[in-house]
Amino acid sequence: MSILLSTWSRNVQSVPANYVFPEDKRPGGDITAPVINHGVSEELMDETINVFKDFFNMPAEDKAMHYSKDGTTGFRHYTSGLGVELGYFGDELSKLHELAAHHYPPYPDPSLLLGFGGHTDTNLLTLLQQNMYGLQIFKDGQWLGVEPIPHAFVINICDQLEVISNGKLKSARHRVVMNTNVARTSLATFISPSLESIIEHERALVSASEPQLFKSFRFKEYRDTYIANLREPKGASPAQEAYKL
Ligand SMILES: O=C(O)CCC(=O)C(=O)O
Ligand SMILES: [Fe+2]
Repeated sequence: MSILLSTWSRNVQSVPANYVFPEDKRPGGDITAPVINHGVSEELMDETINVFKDFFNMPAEDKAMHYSKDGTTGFRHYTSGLGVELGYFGDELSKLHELAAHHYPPYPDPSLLLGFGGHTDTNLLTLLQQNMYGLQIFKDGQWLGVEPIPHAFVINICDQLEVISNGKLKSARHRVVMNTNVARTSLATFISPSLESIIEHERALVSASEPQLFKSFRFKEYRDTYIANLREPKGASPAQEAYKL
């Protein structure tokens, strides 16, 4: 059985010093939202976090039993909104399902670092479950907090949906800020096309007045471009920039 979870952080009790950004890259002061008076009872939050902890302590085989066989339900909304047929995003376009669990310990001065720097997701759609404040999205020139709603998923539109919709849906730029006193756990389920899928705009969404915005590409190629740009990101979504017409 392959190792499904990263183990490097098992013995890490606090944020390593080298996570603090150099001065010119720091997110700055006013980024933490209050984590009190948010209406979620402590009991419920404790129960929720314990479910996550129990889940990740389970053997991989047992965890696999909880995965849904149909990860495409969320696409119903987008197919009707875009005027494409139900099932358009089925099969190859949503074949790959990956789960990432993130744990963000508290940090005394959240203005010095970020839990996760600003980025867009390379996949098609992300389903995010968060137990605590920390997620922010970039909208109209500013970072806005996304307050957690218990048992709700935050659905992020990602790069491939922007390409397929020919820019009608925008890939959500987001980041994670740290909290002063509380740790945060989040679960992100990434729904992606199969690596060999050819990604291109839906033809009905391109016209003389709405020209094609992106070249077509193989999804694997896109991922490779993304990985190659990780160290020196240029632009808001470096991989997407590479395929702009
Ligand atoms: O922890 C979060 O809320 C977001 C994580 C994230 O953006 C990602 O895994 O791509
Ligand atoms: Fe993300």
